[in-house]
Amino acid sequence: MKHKSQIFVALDFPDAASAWPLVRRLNPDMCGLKVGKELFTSAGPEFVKRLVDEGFRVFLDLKFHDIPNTVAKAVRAAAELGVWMVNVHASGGRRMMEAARTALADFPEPPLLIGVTVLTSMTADDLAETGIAVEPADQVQRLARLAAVSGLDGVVCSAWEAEQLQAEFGRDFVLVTPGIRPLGSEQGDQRRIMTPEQAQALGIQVLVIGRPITQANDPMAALQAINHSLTL
Ligand SMILES: O=c1ccn([C@@H]2O[C@H](COP(=O)(O)O)[C@@H](O)[C@H]2O)c(=O)[nH]1
Repeated sequence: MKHKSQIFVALDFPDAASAWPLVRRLNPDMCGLKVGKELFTSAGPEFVKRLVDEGFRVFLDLKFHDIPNTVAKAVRAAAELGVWMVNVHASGGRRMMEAARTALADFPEPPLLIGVTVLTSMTADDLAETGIAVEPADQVQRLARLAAVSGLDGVVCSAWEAEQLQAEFGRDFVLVTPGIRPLGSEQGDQRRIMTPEQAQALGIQVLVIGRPITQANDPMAALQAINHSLTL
């Protein structure tokens, strides 16, 4: 990918007014921006459009998971906002993902369509409680296969699964990895984590980082330090 930073800052803020002070200090070369459920629910599509208009690559992280018709229409609505990437839960199944793919067919520059595999907050025990008694890596692989045959551009996974996915799907299959934690930052609710430098060394295309930047005493300095560490 030709963009300057692989970092996508997760704008997990309660509303637009809380997010803007940081956004105003950023520029599109420093990072992409991820809008998730909290901010989208309060700030809505207008906020997303504003970020797009300011030239940011926007990852709309709403993890759609519904019947095929509903997901297809939601994905189209996301594409109409001009976002760079949108995602659906791969566990929604092949017909759901194919419907999402088809829904983007007539966009000249569709957003990347990405399937969420196993959330980076989950362990084998968490999976087992949902009735899936396998290691996260195995479930990630299974869902990534389904995403690939459904025509998706890549998956959300943890950096720990990157090597096995690259070996099977090649480097054009986009890997998006949250659970990125610079050394010394708090793990919080994340479980399958890796540092930005280790993730970059694996050739992962998109590194999603939220709290280690947004909750830092100086978010700009935190982002700059990570970007700098990735250019060394
Ligand atoms: O498996 C997943 C999928 C999405 N996320 C999202 O990424 C960010 C991570 O934020 P941090 O503060 O760096 O933990 C957050 O918006 C999640 O909703 C994820 O963490 N894991």
